[in-house]
Amino acid sequence: MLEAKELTKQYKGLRAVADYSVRIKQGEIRGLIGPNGAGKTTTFNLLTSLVKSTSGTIYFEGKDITGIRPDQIAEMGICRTFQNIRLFKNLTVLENVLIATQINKNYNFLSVLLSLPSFLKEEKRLINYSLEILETMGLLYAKDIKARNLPYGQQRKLEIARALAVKPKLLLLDEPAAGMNPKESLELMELIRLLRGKFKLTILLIEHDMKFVMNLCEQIQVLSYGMLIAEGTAEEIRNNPEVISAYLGRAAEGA
Ligand SMILES: Nc1ncnc2c1ncn2[C@@H]1O[C@H](COP(=O)(O)OP(=O)(O)OP(=O)(O)O)[C@@H](O)[C@H]1O
Repeated sequence: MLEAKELTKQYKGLRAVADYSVRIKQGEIRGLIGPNGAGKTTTFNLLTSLVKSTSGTIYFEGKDITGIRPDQIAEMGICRTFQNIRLFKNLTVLENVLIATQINKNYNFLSVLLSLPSFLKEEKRLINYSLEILETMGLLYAKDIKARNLPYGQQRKLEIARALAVKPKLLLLDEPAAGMNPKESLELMELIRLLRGKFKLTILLIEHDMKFVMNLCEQIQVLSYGMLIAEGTAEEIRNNPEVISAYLGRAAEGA
């Protein structure tokens, strides 16, 4: 589904990501971990074209998508959430999802202007689809609440709901469990498994919560100082001395 070959991002004197490669199969849940500043978010930014790579190639479903615009990436089926929540805080939960569905809209300007039946029908379809997503995410109860009034953990779930509204094939989640309590993050783990089946998703996620990553991801990659230092199952990663020393080294630096 996704293949990146030797992606590199150079910022003046710093290589934020160096020769990152990955191959992700359809339906897989893949984890990307590493100490603070290892290059995880930059990797997401490269894969979604938010940041232009210095070198390297990205293929999605066999097509070379290197350097295409972020909106084209979304239209092709790659969507993401952000580490710092990006919601329309003054809009309701339903409106937040509804706006995200607009990428899949099936009506033209004239039908909107004249409120033609085709527009009204399409609008109803998108509302129903948004409600279905909210129900799956356990957020239906909050559909009329302003996003800013949702508890933090629920705002994170709303971010995922917005990404789902774009009908992604590949979903990139940047620290989905950040700020969640252990019960919430356990529930989120189950929910992500359910979403993969229900929406036929392939998932790549960044997460600092090791229990979350180890339990959820079939394969895990580890970055340190922009370089891929390990790749394997949770068991292999847990016992990899290079991974342990990368984390301990950063801890000793106070990172
Ligand atoms: N726009 C930029 N200009 C210069 N340096 C940058 C820029 N963006 C990121 N960096 C640097 O690139 C490195 C990787 O940053 P990145 O945010 O990708 O790490 P990360 O693994 O996601 O970290 P964290 O776990 O703290 O979110 C860091 O040293 C960071 O300071």
